[in-house]
Amino acid sequence: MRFESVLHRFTRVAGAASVSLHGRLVVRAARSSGLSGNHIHSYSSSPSCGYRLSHQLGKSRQELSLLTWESEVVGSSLGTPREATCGWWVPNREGRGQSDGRMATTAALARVSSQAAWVKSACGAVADDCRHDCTSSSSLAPRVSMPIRLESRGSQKLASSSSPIFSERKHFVQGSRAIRSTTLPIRSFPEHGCRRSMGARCEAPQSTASRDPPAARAAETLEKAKEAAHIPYVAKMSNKNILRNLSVAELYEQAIGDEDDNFIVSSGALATLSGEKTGRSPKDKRVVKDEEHQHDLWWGKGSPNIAMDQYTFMANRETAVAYLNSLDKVYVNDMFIGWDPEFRVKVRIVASRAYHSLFMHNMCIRPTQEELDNFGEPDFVIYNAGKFPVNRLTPGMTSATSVDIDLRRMEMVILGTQYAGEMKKGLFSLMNYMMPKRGVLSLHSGCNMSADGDVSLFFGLSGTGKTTLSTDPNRLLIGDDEHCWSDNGIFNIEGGCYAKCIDLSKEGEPDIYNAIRFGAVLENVVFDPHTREVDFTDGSITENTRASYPINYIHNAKVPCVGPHPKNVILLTCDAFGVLPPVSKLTLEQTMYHFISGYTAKVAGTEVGVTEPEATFSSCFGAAFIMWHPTKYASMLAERMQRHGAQAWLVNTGWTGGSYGEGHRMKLSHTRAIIDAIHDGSLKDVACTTIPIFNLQAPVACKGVPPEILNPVNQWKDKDAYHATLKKLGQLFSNNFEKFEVYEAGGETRRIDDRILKAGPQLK
Ligand SMILES: Nc1ncnc2c1ncn2[C@@H]1O[C@H](COP(=O)(O)OP(=O)(O)O)[C@@H](O)[C@H]1O
Ligand SMILES: C=C(OP(=O)(O)O)C(=O)O
Repeated sequence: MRFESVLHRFTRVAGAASVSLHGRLVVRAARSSGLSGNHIHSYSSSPSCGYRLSHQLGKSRQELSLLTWESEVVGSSLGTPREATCGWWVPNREGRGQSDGRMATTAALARVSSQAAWVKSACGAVADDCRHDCTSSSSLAPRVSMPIRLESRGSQKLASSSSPIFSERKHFVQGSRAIRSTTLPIRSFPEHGCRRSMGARCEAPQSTASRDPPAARAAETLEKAKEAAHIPYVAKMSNKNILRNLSVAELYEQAIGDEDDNFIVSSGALATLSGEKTGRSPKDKRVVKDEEHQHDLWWGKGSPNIAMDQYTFMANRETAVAYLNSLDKVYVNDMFIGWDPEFRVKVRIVASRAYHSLFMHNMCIRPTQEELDNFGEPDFVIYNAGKFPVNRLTPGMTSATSVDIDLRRMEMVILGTQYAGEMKKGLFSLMNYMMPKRGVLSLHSGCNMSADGDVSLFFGLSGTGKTTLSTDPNRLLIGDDEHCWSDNGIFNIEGGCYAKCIDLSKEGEPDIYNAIRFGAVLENVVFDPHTREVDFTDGSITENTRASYPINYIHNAKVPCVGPHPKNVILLTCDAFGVLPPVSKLTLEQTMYHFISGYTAKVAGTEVGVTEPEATFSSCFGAAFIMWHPTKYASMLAERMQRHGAQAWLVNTGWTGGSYGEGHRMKLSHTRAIIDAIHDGSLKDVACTTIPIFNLQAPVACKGVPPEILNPVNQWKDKDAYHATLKKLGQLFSNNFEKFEVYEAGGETRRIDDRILKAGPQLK
C-alpha cells in the first residue's frame, strides 16, 4: 500500500488527514465523523499491514496506535481538548497548525499514560509530567480503544499490562535486570585512564592521569578545547537502568517485550524495522575538525567528512545523552573490534533499542566473560540516540539526522536515524583513522582464504558483492566487509557479517541463508504474518534489506579471523554503464588508479535517496568511510602488494549487454566462476584482449563462463552505442581524477605519480 493511498483512505474515513512537519500522519476526526480507532487500527496493527504501514509512514506501530487513540479522543465527547504540555513525543505536537491544536489533549495523555507500561514502550520515554498524569487519571480509562488494541501486538501488551501474566513477566525481566543492570557511569571521561593513546592496547584503567601521560595529555587538551569552545560541562549518563551486555535471548525478550516492531521469524531470526531511514545518511555524517586532527583528515571535494566544531558536537551529544537518560532503560554493549590483539580497540555502545544492542553484539567481537570482567574503560563510545531527532536549529544541522564523530573525545553520537549500519560503519571510520596512523592499512573489503592459506581481498562499495563473494563454500571466511593489513598479515575488524538479503535464496547463497537463524537480526524484511516465512524478494520496505549474524554462523568461518598476507586483490566494480569486462587483470599502476578512482555504482537503498543504481566514484571503494586522503591508503596498498607479490583484478559485478535499464546484472554464477578461476590460478597466464580506452586486459577464456561474455562489446546489440558509452565513461574517469592530480594532504600540496595517471583511460 503506498503512502498516498493510506493517506487517501484515512482522509475518506476520517474526514481529514494530513502529514505533520515531521512526516507524522495527523488525522482530524470531527465528532460526527464516526471515525473509530478500528478504522485506523485496521491499517496499523495487524502484523502484516501494520508492520509495513508503520514503515511507510516512517512511524513505529506504537505511534500509529497513539494516533488511533487521539482520533478516539477527538471523536468522542470528552469536552474541549486541551493542549498537551508534555514533551516532544506527543505525535501531533508538530501537527498543531494542521489540526487546530485540538488533537493532543491532556485527557488523551492521561489515557495514554494510564497504561504506563505500554506508553513507555510506545514512546521510548515519558516526560515526568506525564508520569504524574499516569497516576492521577486512571479513571479516564479509554472507552473504545481497549478492544481495538486487544487485536494487535500492541494490544496484547496493553491487555496484559494489567494481567497477572504481565506482572509475572515484568518480575522476570526485573529479575534479570537485577543481575545485569547497573548504575555505573558509562564512562568516567575525562578522568579515565588509557583511552587517548589512539588504539594502543588498553591496560587496566588507571586512577590518576599522571600515571598515564597520554590520558593526562588528553584530559588537558579537552580542558583547553572546552575552554576554547565555551563548553560549560559534559553531560553524563545518569540513567538508573542500564542493561549491560545482555545475552542474545535476553535481548530478544527485551526487543519483543518493549516494541511492536520486532518479531521472531520462522528461522528464529529477529525481524525488525529501522524506521524512516533504511540506509545510511552520508550527507549527515560529520567529523569534528580540531587542531589535532585537521591536517590528518581529508576535507573538501570528494571527501565524506563534513567538518563540525566541537561545540556543535557537544550540543548534539548533550541531546543524545539527555534522551538516553530520559528512557526507562538503555542497553550497553562492551565489545572489541580488530581480531589482532595488537590492534584491538575496546568499544562501548549505548543504545535505546534492544535490536541495536543485538546488532552490535553480532557485528563486533564478543569478549569472553573474563575479558568483560577486565574490560575497564572503553577506547571509544557510541551514543546511539537514533530514535530522537537532532535539533535542526543547532547551527550546521541540515536535517533531523546527524551522525557525528569526535576523534579527540573518541566518541560518536547518532541522532535521527535508526539504521543499524551507521554504527558499524562509524566504527569502520574510526579504524580508517586509527589504523593508518599506526602504519596499518584499513580496507573496505571482504576476505577469505583457501585451506592452504591463500588469502583474497574483495574491495567493493556497499552492495556490490563483498559479502556474497567472500562467503564461498570452498574457502574459509575471514570477514565480509572491513579488514586491516598489518605487518602480521590480515585481520578482520568485525565479529559478524551484514549481508544484503534482497532476493536471497537458499540455492544461490546457502551459507548466508542458513546463517539467518536465532540470534541473527533481519532489518526491514517482509514476512508472512502467520507462518513468519520471510519473503526475500519483497523490497516494498526497502531494497536494502539486511541480515546481521555472528561470523561463526558461517560454517567455514576462520575464527580467530586473521590470515596471512593476501595473494589476490579483487576490486569489485558494479558498472551501471555495462561497458567494463566481467574480469580484467591489472598492473600495479592500474590498481592504484582504479583504487583511487573507486568507480562503481551506489546500489538502490544503501544510501538514503538512492532508488536505482547510480554510477559513482567512491575512492578506495568506500569513500564514505575513509578519513585520510585516498592516496594514503593507495600508497600503503601498493607497498604491501609489491612486498607480498599480490595480483590485482577488476571484477564487474554490475551490468552487461547495455547500461542499467537496458542490459542486465552480471549473473552471479558467472562472477563466482571468475572468482574460482582467479583462485585456482587459471586466469593468471591466460591470453587477454585489450579493452579500448581503458587499456584493460580481459581474459579470453574462463572455466564456467561463456567466452562471448568476457568481452563486453559482444553483449551489446548496438556496437556504436557500446563504444560511445565506453568513451563517455572514460571521460567521467578523467574528470573525476582531476582532483587527485594535485591535492592537499597532511597540510601540504602534492602531485600524483605520473605512472598512476597514465594507467587511467586514454581519451586521445
Ligand atoms: N554478479 C554478482 N556478483 C555479486 N553480487 C551480485 C551479483 N548479481 C547480483 N548480486 C547481488 O548483489 C548483492 C551484493 O550484496 P553484498 O554481497 O551484501 O554486498 P556488500 O557486502 O559489498 O555490501 C547481493 O544481494 C547479491 O545477491
Ligand atoms: C552497511 C553498509 O555497507 P556494506 O554494504 O558494505 O556492509 C552501508 O553502506 O550502510
